[in-house]
Amino acid sequence: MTVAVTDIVDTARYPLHDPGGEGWVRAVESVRAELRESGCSVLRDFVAAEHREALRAECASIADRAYYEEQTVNVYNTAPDDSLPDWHPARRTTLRGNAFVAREDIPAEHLIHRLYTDELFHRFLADCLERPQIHPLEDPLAGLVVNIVNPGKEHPWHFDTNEFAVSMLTQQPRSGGVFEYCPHIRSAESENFADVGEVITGGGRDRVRELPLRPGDLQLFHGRYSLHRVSAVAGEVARHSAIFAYSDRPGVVGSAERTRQLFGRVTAAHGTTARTDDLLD
Ligand SMILES: O=C(O)CCC(=O)C(=O)O
Ligand SMILES: [Fe+2]
Repeated sequence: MTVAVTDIVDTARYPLHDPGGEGWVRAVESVRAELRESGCSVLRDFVAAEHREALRAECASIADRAYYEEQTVNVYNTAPDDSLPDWHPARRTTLRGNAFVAREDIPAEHLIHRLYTDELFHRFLADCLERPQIHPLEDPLAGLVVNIVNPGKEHPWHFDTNEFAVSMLTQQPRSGGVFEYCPHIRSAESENFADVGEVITGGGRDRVRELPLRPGDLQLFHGRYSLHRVSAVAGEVARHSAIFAYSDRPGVVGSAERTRQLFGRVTAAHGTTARTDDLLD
């Protein structure tokens, strides 16, 4: 039997079933205030306690479907550019050791998939993010992913391409694997290379916040302006998190090049640029 989304979510705290109601408005106001202050808001225990083990087990059962290929990246995910001066943060590269399970490999009945497509969930998120509407991506791979950080691996410092990120820890490592972020270290007007460079070389710890997360917590985050990472996972248990990607526009699909980097493949939805050869057809 499929469980309704309003049964998965702790609706006593987050009344998804009552858009615009008193509890809804209270929850939304508190998220908005936190996003303004720090670019990050955690909706603690968003998934009701009785569903948290299923949430963990479902994602763990598909973790081996992730695409593993360690890549050398910089914080901006830009191509190497030797013409930049030595001090420039874009010159510093690290190994990105996390791996993503693609949306098409996540069964439709899994809790995270049901949340991802749910209209009340969309409406609630849009309200929290102060947007008229948000839309799931039309991308069969990048729309919803499980981010796997195995023991000994890390998801290094970076900025996101999207202005906002919605994610949920589903499995907690025994130690390490901490989400760390620097609230609004840059803005649309200012890159602030000096501070970014300091943090990615291990300094500037006074700017860094560590975020304790538990499975079932929902996180809203302004990843385009707040530098962030998942520190190296220690112990035997991998860190798993679901990442729900939305856009202000309907119909968004990632570029073929970026898709291939992240998933090792593309689909028909990624268009004709998906070819790997230079033949006419
Ligand atoms: O897994 C997480 O909690 C963070 C993931 C992340 O920063 C990303 O995928 O851009
Ligand atoms: Fe990110």
